[in-house]
Amino acid sequence: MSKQNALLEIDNLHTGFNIDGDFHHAIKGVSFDVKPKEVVCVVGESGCGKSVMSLSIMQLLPKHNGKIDKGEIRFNGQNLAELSEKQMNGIRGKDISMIFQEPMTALNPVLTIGFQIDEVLLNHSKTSKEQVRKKSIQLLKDVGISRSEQIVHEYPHQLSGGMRQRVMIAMAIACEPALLIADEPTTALDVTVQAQILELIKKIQDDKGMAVMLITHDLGVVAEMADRVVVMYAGQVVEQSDVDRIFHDPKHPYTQALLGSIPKMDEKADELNTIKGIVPTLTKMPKQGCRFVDRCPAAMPECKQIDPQLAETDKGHTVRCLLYKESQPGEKAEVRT
Ligand SMILES: Nc1ncnc2c1ncn2[C@@H]1O[C@H](COP(=O)(O)OP(=O)(O)OP(=O)(O)O)[C@@H](O)[C@H]1O
Repeated sequence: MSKQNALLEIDNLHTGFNIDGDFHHAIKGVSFDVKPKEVVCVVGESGCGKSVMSLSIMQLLPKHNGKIDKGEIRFNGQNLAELSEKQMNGIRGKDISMIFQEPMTALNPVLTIGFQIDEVLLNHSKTSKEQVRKKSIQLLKDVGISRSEQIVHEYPHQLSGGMRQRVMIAMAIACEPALLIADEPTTALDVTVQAQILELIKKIQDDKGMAVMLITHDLGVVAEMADRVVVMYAGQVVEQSDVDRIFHDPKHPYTQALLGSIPKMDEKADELNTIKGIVPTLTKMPKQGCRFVDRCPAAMPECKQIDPQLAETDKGHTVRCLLYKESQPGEKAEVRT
């Protein structure tokens, strides 16, 4: 059933891959939503399932071994998993757009920048080629590319990484989508360009009233951009709240550890805190109990046996950890003593 006000609703999503004849879940029971005009940051270390989730939303999982086997992804109330490829093509780029970490892999190296932006516009409208080219040039100007009349005739390799990411953003916003999914959009860029690209995404989000789902492992980016934060660990949501509470009152030991690993100004390089261990791979995922148990400083014996469920510790703040007693719907979770 569709919730009021949600643009995107991910409901009990299970996505997995066939690996050596067995099916392993990379996403196991993920639920959260994105409201119109909201910036939701999905955060977690490498291997937590952030990209698999965005590929699930876009219905772009590798066909040979990946599939959604349970749950729903509703966009404006419509379950995307039930749509045909043709229907999904009508939504991708028009209603939901995506920008990737490395624009070079998303841009076609043998086609000019102008041709590639024109294509997006032509796919979703019946305007003339001349009008489309005018719009492409304007879009490049909107994303801060001043020589846009020349750039339309150039190829991706002739541009810097930052410029290529601006081109990707121009393509993504060409049809004014209601939702932009940005998967680590600044990771491949140097720090100054990162800041400019984030500022640009924020400005466009404000100007166009677009919702953004921003995937990142960088909590600095989260602090800068997010209204709400979804913390993922090993294919599950472990904590979800508004950005202030995530930074000032983190509940889950994993969120606390992520925050603790942000370098501080007065810290020496050899004192940097890192989270010991790594995210388990799909074939090594614990069969029961908490998936963070082996790395958790607060682990208790029962954490290996009991699967923690999401508990609401405060309105709109949910945590998946046995430290917080499960609550009944509408009741606040208690901290276990
Ligand atoms: N095509 C695939 N076949 C098998 N396993 C896969 C495939 N794609 C992803 N996985 C596995 O799914 C898990 C989640 O991967 P995912 O790429 O979503 O992580 P992530 O959080 O986005 O990490 P990163 O920030 O490094 O991209 C990982 O264990 C990964 O190895």
